[in-house]
Amino acid sequence: MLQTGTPCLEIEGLVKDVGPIPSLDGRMKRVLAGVDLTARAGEITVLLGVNGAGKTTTLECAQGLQKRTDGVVRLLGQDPEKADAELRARVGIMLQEGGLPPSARPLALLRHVAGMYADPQPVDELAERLGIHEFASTTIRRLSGGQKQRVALAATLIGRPEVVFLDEPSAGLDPQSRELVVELIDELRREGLGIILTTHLLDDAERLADVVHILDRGRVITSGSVAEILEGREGAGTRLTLRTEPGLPLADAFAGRAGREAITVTEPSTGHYVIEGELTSADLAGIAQWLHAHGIMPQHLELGRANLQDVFLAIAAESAEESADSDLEPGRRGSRRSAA
Ligand SMILES: Nc1ncnc2c1ncn2[C@@H]1O[C@H](COP(=O)(O)OP(=O)(O)OP(=O)(O)O)[C@@H](O)[C@H]1O
Repeated sequence: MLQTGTPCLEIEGLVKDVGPIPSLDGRMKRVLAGVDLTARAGEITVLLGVNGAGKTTTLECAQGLQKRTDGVVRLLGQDPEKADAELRARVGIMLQEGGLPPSARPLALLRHVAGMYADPQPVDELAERLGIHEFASTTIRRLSGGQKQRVALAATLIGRPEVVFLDEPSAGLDPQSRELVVELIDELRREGLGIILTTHLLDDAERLADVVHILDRGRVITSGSVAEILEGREGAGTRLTLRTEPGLPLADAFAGRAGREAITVTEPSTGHYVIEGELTSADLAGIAQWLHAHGIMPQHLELGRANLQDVFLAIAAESAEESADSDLEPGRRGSRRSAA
């Protein structure tokens, strides 16, 4: 097992072209345009990005399942495209679709997989842990998506890998199974495994991630711990959200008050207001007085801090806007921030 903090995956300038693509007049499509990232043992590295951002392609190039067009990838210090049996045995891969044989039965399949390793985990213990015993002898084709997901995760872990790749491990799981999977992943980190995962579930990402990389159109545009990413966001700080009648000039509550110029008031959807900045109790009193003076009682009022979901949605909206711009005017792209 690697020492905690040692790089287990290093990616530099990873480029992947696919094609030729008929809709591009037979040209190649660049799906990764220079991805850089490092994942370390004893840490959970999370890749986030909207659909099509390049997360799965990055993972598959890192695993040696897809050949890269350019760049350097070192998995446990070796080029994954030249992986030998010894390297493969140290890596666990859970693919998005699971890749499980439909006619196999979960427990028999796990015993078969365990037989391929010199020192596998005890099958029954792992199956118990993931609640697989409940459907141990049902054929895989008859399992629900969440049940297949748990079998796939068990198969990934059975050989005691040092690095695991998990592509959306909690997708499609009910809340209880999702909790099980989150706890298991957390435990794997404590055991010192290097874990690289993708997810669309941002609260899981926020709970688990040591380092987050946000991908957008084949590039890493933001990296860092969740705290660093939140700090790097313009306007991050306290936020007050309220729901009430639409079109109110709520910014008037701060007008003329010295030092409150940095506070922003937006109405992202009808009647839903977001007030952001380093809000003080005087600001809260100001808003309450303004609402009172106008005879308005909000239906909902909440004080909190921006979270990963807010940052992600803002980045996704920015990206969609830039894509629309670049469709109209090729070559026009805004600069992006990085918290790392
Ligand atoms: N062989 C291929 N031919 C054409 N396009 C491809 C090919 N492989 C990947 N792509 C495109 O590359 C982009 C990145 O795909 P990828 O699956 O890596 O994204 P992702 O971030 O994992 O998305 P999701 O969240 O939907 O799983 C997508 O636009 C996808 O359609």
